[in-house]
Order: sequence, then C-alpha cells, then structure tokens
Amino acid sequence: STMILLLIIAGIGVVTLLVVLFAPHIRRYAAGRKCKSTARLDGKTVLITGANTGIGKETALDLAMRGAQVIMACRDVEKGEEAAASIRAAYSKAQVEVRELDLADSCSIRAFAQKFLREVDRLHILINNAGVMMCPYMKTIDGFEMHIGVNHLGHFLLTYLLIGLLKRSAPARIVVVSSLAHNFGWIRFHDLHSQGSYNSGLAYCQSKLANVLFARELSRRLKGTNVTVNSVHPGTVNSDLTRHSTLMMILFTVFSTFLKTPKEGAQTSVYCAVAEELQSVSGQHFSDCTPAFVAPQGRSVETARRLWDASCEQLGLEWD
Ligand SMILES: NC(=O)C1=CN([C@@H]2O[C@H](COP(=O)(O)OP(=O)(O)OC[C@H]3O[C@@H](n4cnc5c(N)ncnc54)[C@H](OP(=O)(O)O)[C@@H]3O)[C@@H](O)[C@H]2O)C=CC1
Ligand SMILES: CC1=C(/C=C/C(C)=C/C=C/C(C)=C/C=O)C(C)(C)CCC1
Repeated sequence: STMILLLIIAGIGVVTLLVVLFAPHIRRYAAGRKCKSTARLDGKTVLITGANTGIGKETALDLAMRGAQVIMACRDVEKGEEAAASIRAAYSKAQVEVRELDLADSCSIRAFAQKFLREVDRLHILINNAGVMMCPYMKTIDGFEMHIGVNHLGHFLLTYLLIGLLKRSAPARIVVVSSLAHNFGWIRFHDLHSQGSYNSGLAYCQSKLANVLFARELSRRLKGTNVTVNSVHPGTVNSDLTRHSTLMMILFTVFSTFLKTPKEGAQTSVYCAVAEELQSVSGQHFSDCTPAFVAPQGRSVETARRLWDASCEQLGLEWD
C-alpha cells in the first residue's frame, strides 16, 4: 500500500507539473474564440439585464467601447452604479446608465418597462443575460420557482413589454443567454415550478432549455420584422453564478485556469449583438462565436409553442 500511495503522489506531481508547464496553452485554449467584429454602435441603444457583474458587466463594457448607449438593468442599483463606475474608469467615454429591474417581481419589470418606454425612444439590442443557478428552493414575488421565474418568465415578460420598441427600432437584435446546461433539461409542464419535487440543478437546466425554446419560438414569430433573436452558451465562466453552491464555487476557483474569465465569456453575446454576418440570422444557438448544437428537446417546435402558451398563461398575457 506504501507503493500505491507513492505512485498516487508521483501521479499528482506529474499532472501538476504538466499543468504548470502547459499553463499558457491551456489558458489560450480555455479562453475560447474572441468576437473579431470591429462593428461600431454609435447612436445605438443597448439594454443588458444583470449587468452589474460577470458576463453582463463585461458585455456592457465591450458594447460601450463600441460607442453604444448602454442601459444596465440591475436589481441592486448600488451594485449597478459601482459596475458603471468601473466601466467609466476603464473607458472614460462610456455612455452607461443604471436602471432598477428585479426579474423576480413582475411589478418591478412592468415599472421598469413603463419608465423605459417613456424615457428611451429607441432600443436596438436587448441582451437577456441575468440568471440565477442552483439556489435553494425559492419563489419569486409572483410565486414562480426562482430559476424558471427569473431566467425565463421574467425575461419573457420584459421582452413582451419591449417588443414594440424593438420593432420600431429595427434592425434590432435580441440575445438570450442560455447554456450548454439546456441539454440536461426538460420542460416539466405538469410541474413547471417544481412543487412536486425540487432539484436545483435540474431547475436550472429546465430554465436554460426554456431560454433556447423561447429564442426559437420568438424568432419564428418575428419573421419579416428585421428583429432577430439568437441564444448563446457563453462557455464555463468563472463568475458569481456559482454563489449558491459551495462545491461549485470551490471547483471553479481551483480549476479557474481551465475556465473562461467573464470577459472571455462575454464574447459570444457580443458576437451575436454586433457581427455583420449575423444581420439576418435568427433562431440559432451560438457558442464560442460559432453556431452550436441544440439538444433535440430544444429543437421541438411543439414544445416551444407549448412553453410559449404556458408562459403567457403564467404571466396573464396574450402575446400572439
Ligand atoms: N458562468 C457560467 O459558467 C455560465 C453562465 N451562463 C449564463 O450566463 C448568464 C450570466 O451569468 P454570469 O455572469 O455567469 O453570473 P453572475 O452571477 O456573475 O451574474 C448574474 C447576474 O444576474 C443578476 N440577477 C440575478 N437574479 C436577478 C433578478 N432577480 N433580477 C435581476 N437581475 C438578477 C445578478 O444580479 P446580482 O449580482 O444582484 O445578484 C447578476 O448581475 C446567466 O444567464 C447564466 O445562466 C450560462 C452558462 C455558463
Ligand atoms: C466537472 C468539473 C468541472 C466542470 C464543471 C462544468 C462543466 C460546469 C458547467 C457549468 C455550466 C455550464 C454552468 C452554466 O450554465 C470543473 C469546474 C472544470 C472542475 C473539474 C470538475
């Protein structure tokens, strides 16, 4: 058994040495592709949800550097203002503005949209980025399970309220930040809010599948409007998303060399928002600035329609 122990220690030593030796290569590979477009966004207005940290904040910085007026929709205005200040510190000409939006509260979403529609006359890019992952069982103000409530239904309502403005501002784009995790999800129509049984990982996967299905169904309904909508997997990104899972937090910290930084994670959102070649591309899924695989349950037209109807019913909307 001493021999085995020595072999294990030697093995760990060799792996560590290899990782250290190849660290720059590993890092370059983990970083993924960059958005190569140099498109400018002068005179364009962008709205990003959950822009106070992580991928959203880096997306805001990138688009602000392209000249856009960026509205950062955050549930905590103080945190939002800190992020806006750091964006201005990185790029002094940044036109960034923070507005309050809590996607776990339909009254907040409606109040946000009402004020937005009164005060902002154009919206060219909407990035549905905010998200929550693996939280303990929690409900939104409206009584929705937190993952489906914030990640899907909150953004569904927000998009519904802003769609007229997006159409009037066409050409316009909607980017839905989903995840590879959609592969492991299915829509539990019989128990959308996990009241029967709750698994935080599966609830997250369900909500990310809902993101893919929403993007595809909305794209179908927006045909001919010059408003496109695509979904994105940003990569595995070392952000605050793991805040509800100590294990994930430790794993992400220990293996951070193998993960994307938030700036690297923002590249595919930026790509979908600005790339010239995507001008009329809609209903697609992207990862690493490239078209990506969508799970069969994400390609089902029937499931997408059913989710659309269920979402309208949950929110008391009629959106045809
Ligand atoms: N990180 C990763 O590996 C991956 C991330 N994604 C997706 O990327 C997106 C961005 O995540 P990421 O940057 O990593 O995570 P972060 O946790 O760093 O950022 C999430 C953002 O969403 C906001 N948010 C959460 N709940 C609400 C709410 N009720 N109302 C308004 N805003 C809210 C957070 O605000 P606050 O700080 O106030 O909580 C924060 O700004 C998410 O949709 C996530 O699912 C997909 C695949 C992998
Ligand atoms: C298994 C494993 C890892 C992979 C984690 C992954 C792949 C997480 C994916 C998260 C996603 C996709 C979240 C958002 O949607 C690490 C951390 C590299 C460490 C080594 C063990």
